[in-house]
Amino acid sequence: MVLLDGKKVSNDIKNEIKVEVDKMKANNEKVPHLAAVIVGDDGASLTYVGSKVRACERVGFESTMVRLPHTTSEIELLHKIQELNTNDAIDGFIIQLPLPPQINTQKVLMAVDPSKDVDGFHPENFGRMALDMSTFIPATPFGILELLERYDVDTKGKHTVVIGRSHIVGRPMSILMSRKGWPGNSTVTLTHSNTKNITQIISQADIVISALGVPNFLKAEMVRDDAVVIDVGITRVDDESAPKGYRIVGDVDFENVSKKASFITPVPGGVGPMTIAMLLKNTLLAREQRAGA
Ligand SMILES: Nc1nc(=O)c2c([nH]1)NC[C@@H]1CN(c3ccc(C(=O)N[C@@H](CCC(=O)O)C(=O)O)cc3)C=[N+]21
Repeated sequence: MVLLDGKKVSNDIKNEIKVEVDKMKANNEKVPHLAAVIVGDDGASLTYVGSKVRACERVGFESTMVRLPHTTSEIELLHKIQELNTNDAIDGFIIQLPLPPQINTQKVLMAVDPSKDVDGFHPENFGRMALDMSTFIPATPFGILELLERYDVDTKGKHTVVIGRSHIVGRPMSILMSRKGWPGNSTVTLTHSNTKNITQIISQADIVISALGVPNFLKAEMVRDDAVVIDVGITRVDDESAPKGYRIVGDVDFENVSKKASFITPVPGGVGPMTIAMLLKNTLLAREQRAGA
């Protein structure tokens, strides 16, 4: 079994990005500037945005955190987005999800200028991805592709089973794994809450990508020998003995599944850190494109 060490690879990527930023600084060029908008004060969301801001500092990016109260109206958020769209100092920005119920997420994501949409959530960018055009690939699927590539995982002709059809992970992942090229060229089955015989389908997978958010969903009996197992689940469970009072658990019963898998991502330290590294990569790309334009 080979551990797909997202913590290590994400550090490698951050170091590579820092080299590029140092070159920009040496040439007196503007460095990438990422903004993150967070509405409300959900603990997990604040933690993630905090990690993104710290990662920016680590590689030498500028960053701005925009905090809005949970009572923010859709119009107010749309105005903030217009401001970020037109602010020339900002190269890319993200709207941290989920948003409070009074705000229509799809409407908000469509208001983001596609050239600053480093999350890759705008329909134009999603469409470009599906058509193999250059674009911002959503950070979590992008991070998974990067892990498969850096560990030289063979995906060609393999049966990839994706569990979960979310717009930010499952759906784009299913498209990316079926694209021409590598990592890709896979035969993909996208499973979800209406899938019949899901355990039977998972048992036929060479590559399993679980983005469900149900702790310990994927058991050793469900996966074939030597399967590649990617765990995108991140659920917080209370644990008084843990320093922060909670633990992060994935969808995969790691202890037992790791005995059968050929490659497997841990949680924490797998896909999560990769998500942050690829957001930085997209932001660097956004800066380079704006500098070239
Ligand atoms: N617009 C938007 N873009 C996102 O990319 C986005 C989002 N909204 N909403 C929420 C999800 C979730 N997400 C994570 C990022 C990093 C870790 C991460 O670094 N996880 C650590 C553990 C961190 C901890 O201790 O909580 C790990 O797995 O090792 C996890 C999850 C980005 N998301």
